[in-house]
Amino acid sequence: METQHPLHQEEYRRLRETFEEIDQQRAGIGPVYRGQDFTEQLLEEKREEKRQRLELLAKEPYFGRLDFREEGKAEPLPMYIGKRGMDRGETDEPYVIDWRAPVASLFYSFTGGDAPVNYEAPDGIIHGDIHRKRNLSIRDRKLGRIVDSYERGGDNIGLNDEFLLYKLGDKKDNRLRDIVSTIQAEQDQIIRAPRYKALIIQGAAGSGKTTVALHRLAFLLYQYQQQIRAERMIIFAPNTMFLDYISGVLPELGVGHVKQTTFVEWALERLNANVRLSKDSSEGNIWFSLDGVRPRIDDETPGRFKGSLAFKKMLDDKLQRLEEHFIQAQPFEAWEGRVLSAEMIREWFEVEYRHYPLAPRLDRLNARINRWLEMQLNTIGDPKIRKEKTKTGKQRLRAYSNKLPKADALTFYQDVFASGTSDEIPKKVLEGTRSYLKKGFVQPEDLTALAWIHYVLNGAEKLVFDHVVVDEAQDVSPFQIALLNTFMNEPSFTILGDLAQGIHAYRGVQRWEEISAVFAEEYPSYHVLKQSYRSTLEIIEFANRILPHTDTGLPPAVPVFRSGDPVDVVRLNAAGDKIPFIDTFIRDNRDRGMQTIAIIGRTDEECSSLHEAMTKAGIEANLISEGQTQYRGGVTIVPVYLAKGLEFDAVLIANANDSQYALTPQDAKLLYVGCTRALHRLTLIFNGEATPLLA
Ligand SMILES: Nc1ncnc2c1ncn2[C@@H]1O[C@H](COP(=O)(O)OP(=O)(O)OP(=O)(O)O)[C@@H](O)[C@H]1O
Repeated sequence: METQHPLHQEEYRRLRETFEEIDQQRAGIGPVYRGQDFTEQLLEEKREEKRQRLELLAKEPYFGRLDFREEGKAEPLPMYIGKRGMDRGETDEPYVIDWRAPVASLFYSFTGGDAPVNYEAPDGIIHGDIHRKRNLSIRDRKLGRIVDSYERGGDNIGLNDEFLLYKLGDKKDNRLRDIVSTIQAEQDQIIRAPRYKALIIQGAAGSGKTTVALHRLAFLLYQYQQQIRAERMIIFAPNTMFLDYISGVLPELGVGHVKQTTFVEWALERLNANVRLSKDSSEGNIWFSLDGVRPRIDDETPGRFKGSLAFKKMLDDKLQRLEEHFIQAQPFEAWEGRVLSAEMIREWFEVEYRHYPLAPRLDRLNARINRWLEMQLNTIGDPKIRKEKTKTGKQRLRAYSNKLPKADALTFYQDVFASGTSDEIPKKVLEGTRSYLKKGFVQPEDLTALAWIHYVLNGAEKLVFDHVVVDEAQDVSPFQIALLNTFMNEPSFTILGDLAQGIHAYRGVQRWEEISAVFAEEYPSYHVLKQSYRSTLEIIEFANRILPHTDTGLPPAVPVFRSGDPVDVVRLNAAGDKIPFIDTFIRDNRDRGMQTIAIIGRTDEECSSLHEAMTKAGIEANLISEGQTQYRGGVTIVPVYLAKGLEFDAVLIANANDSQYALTPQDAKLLYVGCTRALHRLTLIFNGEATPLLA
């Protein structure tokens, strides 16, 4: 038995001691201070931080142990690594090491072998060798599994993955989890990359992109404690339901206050919601419906054109011209004979306020003319006349101000399209956009340009990011990234995505170079994550067969050797067999311990009718539709385009026939997304002909 092994007894002892230490330190913090004394309040903040840290430690003090012998020392010393660090109360010796500390990098970068290792400490490189790497799982104050993945001089073959496989075999609930105990070397490199970089990560489905990005934030906050603030970090994700799904990870890592948003939400905030989004902008209807012709995607597709740096350049030229000829200054006559000259007005606007962006410049000009008017009025001694002139002067000033041009993003944008020619803007983009702009609406694809124009006209209103994460970045445009980059003193980005999942190619990128082109040469750093952790070997190999049809030229994902059930592709004899099949599928998977089960349909309509039929048959499930803000777990019915980013223990692709998934790159990406959502079990059903993508 494990408990009898002397080394394991040592672990029991150490854990007991650790809890004693934690309990002692917690008891020593003292009661919460609620008084008014400022110094005490500051001290209380520190105490509260310690309370929270110890609380986290008390749940799971550590997960790893690394025995490291520093060069020049006789013996290796064990280091215990946890989600948060802790010193021993009496001696101030490090007792549990924070996983983000430089020395802890050894735990992640070490992949076996007896060769010397080193890590970068604040005072320089430290050399040494590793004698043991051990994973420990602790739950409810009890020691569970102990796995040694390396022992110096031992037979280490095949040990490396055991703890990882054990973790990956877990069933999932409705939240993404932290992976501190099993971060892999290639992921660790990204997490610990220097701050001022634009990291661009192409990662296979399930390679841990989202997870890695969140861990990177925790690392940056630790490493650059004095320079980076959580409130000035921001995560952009595709939709609010996805944000809900990932919302558990940062608190688990002890990180709060990082802003998490969608680009649309953020852009509308920038514009003070001064624009109205068109109601029929539903992507499900336009791009993922099977009705009518599926629009072809090229550089003249509205979203692609409006997200391009060429469009930005065009706007910049126009904005510059706007500034040059913004006002044709007219004299302002407050009343008969009392005139503020055009030269004076021009001088104020073009010379004195030159350094302000247009909108505040205009405000200042208006305020200055107003002050001038007040001064003129003050020279009038007779109160009756002054009253009369005040009335005339104010009226005329209002009229004068109204005639000044407006420095407003929407007005400018409307004008770009109203006066634009097909030499500048592709004809179909021009016409389509004009028609809805005239009705006073905009589409999501217009928001980047609008937010950019708003920024040029108004300035940055103190918005500064310390770090920006863009998840699912294949769906994001270069213009969006350029806009975000404006709010940083120096680029500090983690941009992650998978071109093979680029189902929003009508507004996203087709090559990562489109994004790196935004940055000066020294910033972009391109990484590839090929290994996929989410799914079993069988599922990954199955999905890899679809990959070539996506036309992305991406290499197949590399599975971790975690074998499960074969993927089933089942032809149904009659359409009426579907609901009974789904019923059995759900029961069977539940019996086998699967917690999250997804029935993935191709379109919104298909999912709605499935939901209806299932409800009639007494099968309970949550239907996911566009705009949903929460992901509940359990049994879910979801259109494939909304399943991106999520994962489920078992997945059923509800209709894998040739009309739903045709032999096109766009449909291949959809089916690839669908299949790669499954962790443990994947089944596809169809009536009639199976999709040629599986051939
Ligand atoms: N090193 C790791 N140890 C344990 N689990 C991991 C590791 N890396 C990733 N995972 C797990 O793999 C799954 C996929 O991770 P994640 O969702 O972050 O991947 P992704 O690359 O963003 O996927 P997709 O592109 O499909 O959205 C998650 O369940 C995550 O916990």
